[in-house]
Amino acid sequence: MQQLTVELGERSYPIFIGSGLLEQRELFAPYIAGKQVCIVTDDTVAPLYLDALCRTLDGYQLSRVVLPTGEAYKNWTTLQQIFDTLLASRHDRRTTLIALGGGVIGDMTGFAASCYQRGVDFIQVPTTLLSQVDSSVGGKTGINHPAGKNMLGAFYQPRAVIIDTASLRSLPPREVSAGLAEVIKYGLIRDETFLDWLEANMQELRGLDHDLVTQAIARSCAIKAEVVAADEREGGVRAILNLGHTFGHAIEAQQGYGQWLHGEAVGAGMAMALDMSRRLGWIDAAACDRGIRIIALAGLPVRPPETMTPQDFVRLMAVDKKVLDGQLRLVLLEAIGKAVVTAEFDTETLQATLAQGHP
Ligand SMILES: NC(=O)c1ccc[n+]([C@@H]2O[C@H](COP(=O)([O-])OP(=O)(O)OC[C@H]3O[C@@H](n4cnc5c(N)ncnc54)[C@H](O)[C@@H]3O)[C@@H](O)[C@H]2O)c1
Ligand SMILES: O=C(O)C(=O)C[C@@H](O)[C@H](O)[C@H](O)COP(=O)(O)O
Ligand SMILES: [Zn+2]
Repeated sequence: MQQLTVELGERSYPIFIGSGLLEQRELFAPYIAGKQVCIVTDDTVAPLYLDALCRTLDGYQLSRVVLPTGEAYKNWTTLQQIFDTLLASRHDRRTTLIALGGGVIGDMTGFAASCYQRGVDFIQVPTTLLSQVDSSVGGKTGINHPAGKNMLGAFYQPRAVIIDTASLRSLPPREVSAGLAEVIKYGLIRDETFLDWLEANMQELRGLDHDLVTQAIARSCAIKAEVVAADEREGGVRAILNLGHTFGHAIEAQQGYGQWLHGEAVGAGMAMALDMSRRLGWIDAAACDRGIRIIALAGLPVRPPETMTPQDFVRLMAVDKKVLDGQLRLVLLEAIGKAVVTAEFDTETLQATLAQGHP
């Protein structure tokens, strides 16, 4: 087992990474303050791992919330089901929520924990590659609004992140590729050597080679932990974790949440960020083409949907959380491995990038 720490003073917490951790009661116990635990999961993950986790936590007063699966349910109505169960089962302020599932479950459970009785503890048990490398770490929680992704939420850190790599065995290939989008993101924004390694091992990673995937998770979590520790609430550098997301979130909202997976939209969005960085002369054509090739190698789209117009992008990107005083800011690349958050681009260049996918 490997252990990392997200260094946030009194809110610091561990990330445990290893196979079979779902069964290790001693990893959970120190982070559960009271007797009451509420496990939140979805109806795809429940038949796979809920019983195992309940056995691990035998002896606690357990409630279970099984939500409908998917991005389309990351909303107020579904969130309400968590509060309904907590109240019906008389959960008090010493309750611990456990998010067992992918990023949708993690984001919603964290948000519920931030609100319930003004805040209770929660633990992340991520079961998709995407949630193991990204969403379970860093404390961004929330839900979608029809007008924009993750528009309602809170920064609220978990007490611990317990990553059982064995849970990836049941993950469909499309979800593996979606997770690899965020892994590639870390290489593009922070670590060219890691990107080289990803390129060399992409087929094995897509095949879920256990040792290589564990290495990819550990390096991804280390980069994320470092960035979050430097800027927990995204006043500055944390925004680099949003590479490709301004374009990607617009794609998710325009297509209808769940049509394009988050990782797929981020894949196409990162290709657009690479394209725009090249058009601005910040990276050369070879670097741009290489970045796009690696995204494609992971089985991800590298172009926006043909049905999406530049006007659709402009409308949806206007609500991006990085917009300040009406000014759009984007994460672009100065070099492979070096991202910047910038408003220093001209409208013509942006339009040229937005028009790429539109025949
Ligand atoms: N908070 C953050 O920092 C952050 C970071 C990245 C993404 N996100 C959010 O995370 C979400 C995407 O997360 P995701 O890709 O995990 O999607 P997801 O939670 O929808 O899970 C993807 C699919 O995999 C299934 N699944 C989960 N674990 C499984 C397993 N072990 N075996 C088989 N099937 C399994 C789920 O039921 C679902 O159908 C988006 O809402 C995105 O906005 C948040
Ligand atoms: O942790 C972060 O910070 C990120 O930006 C990680 C992203 O991968 C993630 O998709 C996040 O939810 C996007 O945040 P948002 O603030 O743009 O909604
Ligand atoms: Zn993301």
